[in-house]
Amino acid sequence: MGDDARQLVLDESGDNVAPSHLDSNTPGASKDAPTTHQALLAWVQQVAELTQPDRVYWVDGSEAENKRLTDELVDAGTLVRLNPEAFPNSFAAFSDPKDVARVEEQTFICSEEKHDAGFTNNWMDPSEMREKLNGLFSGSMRGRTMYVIPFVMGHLEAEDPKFGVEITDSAYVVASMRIMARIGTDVLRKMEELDAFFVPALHSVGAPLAEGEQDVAWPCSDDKWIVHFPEDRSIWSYGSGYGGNALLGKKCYALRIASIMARDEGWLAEHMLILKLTSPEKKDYFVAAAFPSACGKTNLALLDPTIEGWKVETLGDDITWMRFGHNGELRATNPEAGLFGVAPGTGWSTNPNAMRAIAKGNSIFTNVALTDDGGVWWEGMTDEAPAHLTDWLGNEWTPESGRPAAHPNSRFCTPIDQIDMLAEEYHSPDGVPVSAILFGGRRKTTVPLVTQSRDWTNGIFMGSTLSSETTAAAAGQVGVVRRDPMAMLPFMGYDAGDYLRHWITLSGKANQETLPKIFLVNWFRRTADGGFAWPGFGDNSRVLKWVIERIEGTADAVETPIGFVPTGESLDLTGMDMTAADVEAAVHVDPEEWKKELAGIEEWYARFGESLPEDLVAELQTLKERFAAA
Ligand SMILES: Nc1nc2c(ncn2[C@@H]2O[C@H](COP(=O)(O)OP(=O)(O)OP(=O)(O)O)[C@@H](O)[C@H]2O)c(=O)[nH]1
Ligand SMILES: O=C([O-])CC(=O)C(=O)O
Ligand SMILES: [Mn+2]
Repeated sequence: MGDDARQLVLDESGDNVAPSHLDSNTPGASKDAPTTHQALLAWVQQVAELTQPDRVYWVDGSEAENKRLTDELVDAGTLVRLNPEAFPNSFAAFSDPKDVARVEEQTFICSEEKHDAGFTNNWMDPSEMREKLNGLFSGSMRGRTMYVIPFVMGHLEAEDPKFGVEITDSAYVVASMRIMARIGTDVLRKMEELDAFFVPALHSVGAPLAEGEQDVAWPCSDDKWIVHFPEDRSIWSYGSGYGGNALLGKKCYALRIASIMARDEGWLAEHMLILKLTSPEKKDYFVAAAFPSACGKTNLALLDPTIEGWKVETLGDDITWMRFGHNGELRATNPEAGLFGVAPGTGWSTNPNAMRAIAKGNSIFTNVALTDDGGVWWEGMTDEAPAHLTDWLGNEWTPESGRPAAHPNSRFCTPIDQIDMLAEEYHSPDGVPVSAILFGGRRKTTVPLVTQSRDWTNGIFMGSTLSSETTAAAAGQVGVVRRDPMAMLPFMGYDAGDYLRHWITLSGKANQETLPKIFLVNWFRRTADGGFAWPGFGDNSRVLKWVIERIEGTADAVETPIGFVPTGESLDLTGMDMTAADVEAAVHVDPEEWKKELAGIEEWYARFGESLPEDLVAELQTLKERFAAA
């Protein structure tokens, strides 16, 4: 089938026209659709019949299409076009105030057997859930356009490309997916060529329009459901337009569904950044790091080192797929094509690389504040706030207002290739060999700045007991300490104990010589006076340097019951006003604090029941013995 087939659903002016089945009520959308992929045709047909959209539109991913869609979104009031001189081809969106983050309480893994979802996931019987969703989606796209977005997570040239098709009734989702993933005609052609399996990912904002009813700028529903069916690897998302709930290639596919594929196929889908570090000796190292949402992945991935001679480049800032290569080394790729970054705290002084990428334009900002000259602003972008803004709720704002101008979970969505420091290896489908894995959380106390695990299994133990204070990235209370294994708590698509066992068995088959070294980090520890014990951001390059020197066997460390921490002198403090004593405080392992921590870990492990791997039970036992002996 030629490329012009697409024209069958467009009239001459490029506007959408209804496919025939919507006129005639007889199944026939397939005859006009621009694909020969039979399973896709059947699914699109089925969804159109269920959701009853006014028209069906196949997304080609072109510039012209994007221009048309963003123009329409501006006319509809969903997007505000920003000042093109400062922010070319960029837009701001403002969500419904009740639709600003992922909704973990409403996120479900509906496996056939409840125990396959595990204790960390919400579960409902799949047939019950299907019935519920069929009810919700029935007619849910009335009055709207149904967009069909073919996409691939990872490289189209990968050995086994991971395809998906998102059907959505939100053009904002189409414009955002175009930034976050590889989408459109090329993907569709490849799917046809391979007659490939694809993850059917169905999304509706859940706000059908009655005849003549005026739309709102951000349609959504109070009733939100983010549902995954592991056995048929499908996704149904209802009621929300927010990133992690609606851009289904991201958390729903590239983590939850992909973690299930990875379990079955022998690889790992992780909530990690990947960076490339080049030493003054011009040796390259690749580091992956898992931190919970809003805990510093994007910032570390785009780090500007404050030490001479070390260079950092980026491969990814949120999701990493890893598999053991032919030589047994762990190789990592980033399946995404864009950044969906937390805006607040991203500024010229903390993250100039992100700021430069954003300044190139082609970005969508959500729930940030608007400046009077058509730009955007958020807390932390500049040291001084502008004298006047329009806040994310559309209200007048001045520095005296006493409330944030941007929502704490406001986001920028920017193409990854706009990052000047993007590593060339980003483009390689084979990925990069990982030398170190960092697990990190946001903890005011207890957890040292950096700790090296004793060995791989001890590192998995660190990952499995990772904890962090909750953030605004998910709806709910902020600042509560919760366990977040490998930063995957909200993203494991199956039983948490099985997930940890998968890490252990998979690596057991790998080349033990080249297994990455595992470290635990905490940029968020506080001192007695309430300030940060470590300045973080660019200075985290000093911790990375120590990590590399530990791998090379050249940096000193002190052994503690939990692992190895830097000596006061072993962290490079050149040019800082920190002392060795400050470092010692930042890495201190306090027995009293750890007594509480051990109790917390025991409580956490108890929740796994039978499914906790034996090796980790043994790790906890050894840790308790080490503290008892200390
Ligand atoms: N104190 C301190 N804050 C940091 C550091 N790195 C990041 N932050 C802050 O943490 C918040 C979130 O950082 P991000 O890098 O966007 O976090 P993320 O893990 O990519 O978040 P998600 O996109 O939700 O997965 C921002 O407000 C940052 O300013 C650090 O080293 N020290
Ligand atoms: O998924 C989202 O909405 C944003 C994100 O990166 C996270 O929460 O980890
Ligand atoms: Mn994230």
